[in-house]
Amino acid sequence: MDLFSSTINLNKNLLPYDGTVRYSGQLFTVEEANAYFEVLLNTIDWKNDEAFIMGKHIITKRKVAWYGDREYAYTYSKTTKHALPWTKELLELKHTAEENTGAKYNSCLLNLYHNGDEGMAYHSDDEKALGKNTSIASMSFGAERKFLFKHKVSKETIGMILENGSLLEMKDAIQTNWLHRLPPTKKVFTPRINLTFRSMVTK
Ligand SMILES: O=C(O)CCC(=O)C(=O)O
Ligand SMILES: [Fe+2]
Repeated sequence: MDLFSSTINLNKNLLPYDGTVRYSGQLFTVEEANAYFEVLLNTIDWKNDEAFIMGKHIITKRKVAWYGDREYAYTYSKTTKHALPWTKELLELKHTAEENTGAKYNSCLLNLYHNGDEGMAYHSDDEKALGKNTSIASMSFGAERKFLFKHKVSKETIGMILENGSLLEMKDAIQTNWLHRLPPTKKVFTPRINLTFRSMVTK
Protein backbone atom coordinates (compact mmCIF):
# COMPACT_ATOMS: atom_id res chain seq x y z
CA MET A 1 0.00 0.00 0.00
CA ASP A 2 1.20 3.49 -0.78
CA LEU A 3 1.21 5.41 2.51
CA PHE A 4 2.21 8.54 0.66
CA SER A 5 -0.77 8.57 -1.65
CA SER A 6 -0.53 12.33 -2.06
CA THR A 7 2.83 11.81 -3.79
CA ILE A 8 2.28 12.42 -7.43
CA ASN A 9 3.15 9.47 -9.58
CA LEU A 10 3.50 10.46 -13.18
CA ASN A 11 6.03 7.71 -13.85
CA LYS A 12 4.07 4.84 -15.23
CA ASN A 13 3.35 4.83 -18.95
CA LEU A 14 -0.27 3.78 -19.57
CA LEU A 15 0.33 3.03 -23.26
CA PRO A 16 1.79 -0.36 -24.26
CA TYR A 17 3.88 1.03 -27.17
CA ASP A 18 4.43 3.92 -29.62
CA GLY A 19 3.95 6.82 -27.21
CA THR A 20 3.67 7.91 -23.60
CA VAL A 21 0.69 8.73 -21.39
CA ARG A 22 1.19 9.47 -17.72
CA TYR A 23 -1.68 10.13 -15.34
CA SER A 24 -1.45 11.77 -11.92
CA GLY A 25 -4.83 10.92 -10.46
CA GLN A 26 -6.16 13.76 -8.32
CA LEU A 27 -3.45 16.39 -8.14
CA PHE A 28 -5.63 18.88 -6.23
CA THR A 29 -8.02 18.35 -3.33
CA VAL A 30 -11.69 18.36 -4.32
CA GLU A 31 -12.05 21.81 -2.71
CA GLU A 32 -9.12 23.25 -4.70
CA ALA A 33 -10.31 21.62 -7.91
CA ASN A 34 -13.87 22.93 -7.44
CA ALA A 35 -12.53 26.42 -6.75
CA TYR A 36 -10.48 26.34 -9.97
CA PHE A 37 -13.53 25.07 -11.86
CA GLU A 38 -15.63 28.06 -10.69
CA VAL A 39 -12.93 30.63 -11.43
CA LEU A 40 -12.27 29.20 -14.90
CA LEU A 41 -15.98 29.05 -15.68
CA ASN A 42 -16.38 32.71 -14.73
CA THR A 43 -13.16 34.33 -15.97
CA ILE A 44 -12.32 32.57 -19.23
CA ASP A 45 -13.49 34.13 -22.48
CA TRP A 46 -15.49 31.10 -23.62
CA LYS A 47 -16.65 30.98 -27.26
CA ASN A 48 -18.43 28.34 -29.27
CA ASP A 49 -15.94 26.56 -31.48
CA GLU A 50 -16.22 26.99 -35.21
CA ALA A 51 -14.89 24.64 -37.84
CA PHE A 52 -15.17 23.87 -41.54
CA ILE A 53 -15.68 20.16 -41.91
CA MET A 54 -16.18 18.84 -45.44
CA GLY A 55 -16.99 22.34 -46.61
CA LYS A 56 -19.66 22.85 -43.94
CA HIS A 57 -19.50 25.62 -41.35
CA ILE A 58 -20.02 23.91 -37.99
CA ILE A 59 -20.59 25.63 -34.64
CA THR A 60 -20.02 23.26 -31.75
CA LYS A 61 -22.01 23.24 -28.49
CA ARG A 62 -18.72 22.77 -26.65
CA LYS A 63 -17.01 26.07 -25.84
CA VAL A 64 -13.32 26.79 -26.27
CA ALA A 65 -10.68 29.39 -25.45
CA TRP A 66 -7.02 29.88 -26.30
CA TYR A 67 -4.43 31.59 -24.07
CA GLY A 68 -0.67 32.01 -24.32
CA ASP A 69 2.59 33.89 -23.75
CA ARG A 70 2.03 35.87 -26.91
CA GLU A 71 -0.79 36.39 -29.36
CA TYR A 72 -0.09 33.12 -31.21
CA ALA A 73 -2.29 32.38 -34.16
CA TYR A 74 -3.58 28.83 -34.00
CA THR A 75 -5.27 27.29 -37.01
CA TYR A 76 -7.22 24.06 -37.07
CA SER A 77 -10.26 22.86 -39.01
CA LYS A 78 -9.69 25.90 -41.25
CA THR A 79 -10.35 28.50 -38.53
CA THR A 80 -7.73 30.73 -36.91
CA LYS A 81 -7.67 31.87 -33.30
CA HIS A 82 -5.39 34.32 -31.53
CA ALA A 83 -4.15 33.58 -28.02
CA LEU A 84 -5.31 35.84 -25.17
CA PRO A 85 -2.88 36.82 -22.37
CA TRP A 86 -2.69 34.43 -19.37
CA THR A 87 -5.05 34.96 -16.44
CA LYS A 88 -3.65 34.62 -12.88
CA GLU A 89 -5.14 31.15 -12.39
CA LEU A 90 -4.04 29.87 -15.79
CA LEU A 91 -0.47 30.89 -15.00
CA GLU A 92 -0.68 29.08 -11.63
CA LEU A 93 -1.99 25.96 -13.34
CA LYS A 94 0.67 26.18 -16.05
CA HIS A 95 3.35 26.22 -13.33
CA THR A 96 1.76 23.23 -11.58
CA ALA A 97 1.73 21.34 -14.88
CA GLU A 98 5.37 22.24 -15.56
CA GLU A 99 6.47 21.18 -12.07
CA ASN A 100 4.86 17.79 -12.53
CA THR A 101 5.94 17.00 -16.09
CA GLY A 102 9.29 18.79 -16.22
CA ALA A 103 8.28 20.30 -19.58
CA LYS A 104 7.63 23.96 -20.48
CA TYR A 105 4.43 25.22 -22.04
CA ASN A 106 3.69 28.51 -23.77
CA SER A 107 -0.01 28.20 -24.53
CA CYS A 108 -3.24 26.54 -23.44
CA LEU A 109 -6.35 25.38 -25.27
CA LEU A 110 -9.41 25.19 -23.00
CA ASN A 111 -12.60 23.22 -23.55
CA LEU A 112 -15.90 23.53 -21.70
CA TYR A 113 -18.24 20.56 -22.05
CA HIS A 114 -21.64 21.54 -20.61
CA ASN A 115 -22.73 17.92 -20.02
CA GLY A 116 -22.26 14.38 -21.32
CA ASP A 117 -23.90 15.21 -24.68
CA GLU A 118 -20.74 17.10 -25.58
CA GLY A 119 -17.47 15.37 -26.32
CA MET A 120 -14.59 15.39 -28.77
CA ALA A 121 -14.14 13.00 -31.70
CA TYR A 122 -11.00 10.93 -32.34
CA HIS A 123 -8.06 13.12 -33.35
CA SER A 124 -4.31 13.60 -32.80
CA ASP A 125 -2.76 16.86 -31.72
CA ASP A 126 -0.20 16.66 -34.48
CA GLU A 127 -0.36 20.15 -35.97
CA LYS A 128 3.02 21.33 -37.26
CA ALA A 129 2.95 24.34 -34.91
CA LEU A 130 3.16 22.00 -31.90
CA GLY A 131 6.55 20.63 -32.92
CA LYS A 132 7.37 16.93 -32.96
CA ASN A 133 6.88 14.72 -29.88
CA THR A 134 6.39 17.66 -27.51
CA SER A 135 4.63 17.19 -24.19
CA ILE A 136 0.95 18.16 -23.77
CA ALA A 137 -0.36 18.49 -20.20
CA SER A 138 -4.12 17.97 -19.88
CA MET A 139 -5.85 19.12 -16.68
CA SER A 140 -9.46 18.31 -15.87
CA PHE A 141 -11.93 20.05 -13.56
CA GLY A 142 -15.57 19.24 -12.86
CA ALA A 143 -17.38 16.13 -14.06
CA GLU A 144 -15.37 12.92 -14.37
CA ARG A 145 -15.30 11.68 -17.96
CA LYS A 146 -14.01 8.66 -19.80
CA PHE A 147 -11.05 9.22 -22.17
CA LEU A 148 -9.94 6.83 -24.90
CA PHE A 149 -6.81 6.24 -26.93
CA LYS A 150 -6.89 4.22 -30.16
CA HIS A 151 -3.77 3.07 -32.01
CA LYS A 152 -3.87 4.13 -35.66
CA VAL A 153 -2.63 0.77 -37.00
CA SER A 154 -3.36 -1.98 -34.46
CA LYS A 155 -6.67 -0.29 -33.42
CA GLU A 156 -5.97 -1.28 -29.81
CA THR A 157 -7.90 0.98 -27.44
CA ILE A 158 -6.93 2.06 -23.94
CA GLY A 159 -9.51 3.76 -21.70
CA MET A 160 -9.23 5.75 -18.51
CA ILE A 161 -11.27 8.08 -16.31
CA LEU A 162 -10.14 11.69 -16.03
CA GLU A 163 -10.93 12.82 -12.49
CA ASN A 164 -11.71 16.28 -11.09
CA GLY A 165 -8.35 18.00 -10.47
CA SER A 166 -6.23 15.49 -12.38
CA LEU A 167 -3.30 15.81 -14.77
CA LEU A 168 -2.62 13.66 -17.82
CA GLU A 169 0.57 14.03 -19.83
CA MET A 170 0.82 12.95 -23.47
CA LYS A 171 4.27 12.89 -25.05
CA ASP A 172 6.85 11.21 -27.29
CA ALA A 173 5.47 9.62 -30.46
CA ILE A 174 1.89 9.47 -29.17
CA GLN A 175 0.39 11.98 -31.61
CA THR A 176 1.93 10.17 -34.59
CA ASN A 177 0.64 6.76 -33.54
CA TRP A 178 -2.46 7.17 -31.41
CA LEU A 179 -5.77 9.02 -31.65
CA HIS A 180 -7.64 10.21 -28.56
CA ARG A 181 -11.27 11.07 -27.90
CA LEU A 182 -13.66 12.18 -25.19
CA PRO A 183 -16.75 10.06 -25.86
CA PRO A 184 -20.21 11.56 -25.26
CA THR A 185 -22.14 9.82 -22.49
CA LYS A 186 -25.75 9.65 -21.26
CA LYS A 187 -24.52 9.33 -17.65
CA VAL A 188 -23.04 12.79 -17.06
CA PHE A 189 -25.28 15.82 -16.47
CA THR A 190 -22.75 18.31 -15.13
CA PRO A 191 -20.03 20.36 -16.85
CA ARG A 192 -16.34 19.65 -17.25
CA ILE A 193 -13.47 21.99 -18.07
CA ASN A 194 -10.30 20.67 -19.70
CA LEU A 195 -7.06 22.58 -20.16
CA THR A 196 -4.35 21.36 -22.53
CA PHE A 197 -1.05 23.14 -21.99
CA ARG A 198 0.99 23.03 -25.16
CA SER A 199 4.31 24.17 -26.50
CA MET A 200 3.98 26.00 -29.79
CA VAL A 201 7.05 26.24 -31.96
CA THR A 202 7.66 29.94 -32.39
CA LYS A 203 9.40 31.55 -35.29
O1 LIG B 1 -11.22 17.26 -23.09
C1 LIG B 1 -10.25 16.51 -23.12
O2 LIG B 1 -9.94 15.80 -22.18
C2 LIG B 1 -9.41 16.39 -24.37
C3 LIG B 1 -9.27 17.64 -25.17
C4 LIG B 1 -8.40 17.43 -26.37
O3 LIG B 1 -8.09 16.34 -26.75
C5 LIG B 1 -7.88 18.60 -27.08
O4 LIG B 1 -8.20 19.75 -26.72
O5 LIG B 1 -7.12 18.40 -28.04
FE1 LIG C 1 -6.51 16.44 -28.20
